[in-house]
Amino acid sequence: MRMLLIHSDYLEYEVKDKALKKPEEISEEQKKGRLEEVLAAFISVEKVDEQNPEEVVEKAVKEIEDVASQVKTKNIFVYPFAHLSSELGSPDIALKILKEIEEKLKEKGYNVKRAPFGYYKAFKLSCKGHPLAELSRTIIPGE
Ligand SMILES: Nc1ncnc2c1ncn2[C@@H]1O[C@H](COS(=O)(=O)NC(=O)[C@@H](N)CO)[C@@H](O)[C@H]1O
Repeated sequence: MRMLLIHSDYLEYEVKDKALKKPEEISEEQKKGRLEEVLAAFISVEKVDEQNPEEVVEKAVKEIEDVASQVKTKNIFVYPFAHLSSELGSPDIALKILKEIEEKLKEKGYNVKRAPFGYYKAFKLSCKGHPLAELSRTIIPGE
């Protein structure tokens, strides 16, 4: 898994078109979303993650919690992003992993939104620009 973590004044998105034949089913309300004072986690799920999805979810949640506590925010945007890797995992497993990351963060008391999976989306982001505002993490099961 590859993660780009951006601490932002806000992140907002708007769903445009389908990027997959069968994208995630979403409600009208989910077609747009915005969070303020947010840690945006742009996530590419990779083929290697399919060896142990549970471990990858656990490690991703830990990394996100670690950065969120350093930048002092409880607002997290889980954003599916297919452009951080050339070894993408299957959409079905990727969606499952992203949903589990969302759920575990919510269980831990974070205010979490997850951008819809399988769509082209317009988005706006306002990176804060401090030294910890742009970070990346690579998660490999078994390592
Ligand atoms: N492995 C993945 N990790 C994260 N998001 C993914 C993954 N696979 C698919 N997606 C989601 O599905 C969307 C399209 O994925 S994609 O790999 O870019 N595929 C396409 O763009 C297709 N139009 C051609 O393959 C992405 O924008 C993202 O929302």
